[in-house]
Amino acid sequence: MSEIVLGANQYGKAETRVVRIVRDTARHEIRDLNVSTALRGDFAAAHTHGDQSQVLPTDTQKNTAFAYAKEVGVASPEAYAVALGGRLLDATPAARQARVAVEEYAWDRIPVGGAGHDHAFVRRGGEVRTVVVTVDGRGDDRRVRVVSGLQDLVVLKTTGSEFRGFLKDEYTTLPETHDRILATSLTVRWRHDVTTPEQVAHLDADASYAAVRALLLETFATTYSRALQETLHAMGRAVLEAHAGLAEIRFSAPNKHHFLVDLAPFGLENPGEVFVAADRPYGLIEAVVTRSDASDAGDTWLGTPGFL
Ligand SMILES: O=c1[nH]c(=O)c2[nH]c(=O)[nH]c2[nH]1
Repeated sequence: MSEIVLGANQYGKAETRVVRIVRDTARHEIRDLNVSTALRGDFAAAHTHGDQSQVLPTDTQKNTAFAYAKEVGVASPEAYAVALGGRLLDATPAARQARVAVEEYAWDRIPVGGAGHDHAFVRRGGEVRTVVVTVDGRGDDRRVRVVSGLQDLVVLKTTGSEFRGFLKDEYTTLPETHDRILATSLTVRWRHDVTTPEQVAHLDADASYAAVRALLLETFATTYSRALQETLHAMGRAVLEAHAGLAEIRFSAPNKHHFLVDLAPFGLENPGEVFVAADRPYGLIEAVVTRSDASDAGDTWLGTPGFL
């Protein structure tokens, strides 16, 4: 008679979003990791008898990932992963092997005045340039409207951001913060002040796009933020002040929360160095910045999701 037997198994914590900031000097460094750990070995009793005595909880594995980001640091994802895997194996007698997989998201310093900013970063890759036009009328009555934009431009600053003084009620638990990570994935669209195909033909759209993008980044980097709302307004204002040919600009910006990890239970201080990057829920901040005498937008925004 055949028997039913336990086959291959492993267990661990997947996709712990560890963000490590080095802030010993004014020029901060960031390592942004997605860490998955797994233990392999003799965990048969856990499966067949519900015996947890040899099981190092996945919650502990996650805590170790954060604690090691502080204690060992992240000189490289390789060095960090080897240290973490070694620790998990040592802490678990029944384990024969630890597997640690790390994905790293690359951040570049935002260029400001020819140099990279000390604490403001833009995530490499993934960003998309967008264009929406509407065309109305026939023959000499032809009218066009042009909206340029970008989406998924992910930016982050490791200091120079606070959120405090907000309205509180009996459901408010958020602590006030004088120094937090501010991060968002920007979707931005701006409408050119053009109405005819001839005007569009004279537009250097590529140069305009590059200049607006650079100004958005530079303003994000150099403006102290009391809220994402204020930062969006500052970016919109800077763009409209510098580009007379633009009528309005619209933002949709998820607040990509980074929460300070409590390392006190492990006897470690965490002065703004180790964060967990949360993906949901997120604040969603949206705003239109326009000229008071902007040309009529007509139906231009109709059918563009995510915009007011
Ligand atoms: O920049 C922010 N704006 C908010 O409206 C808000 N609300 C919140 O909980 N955190 C933040 N951060």
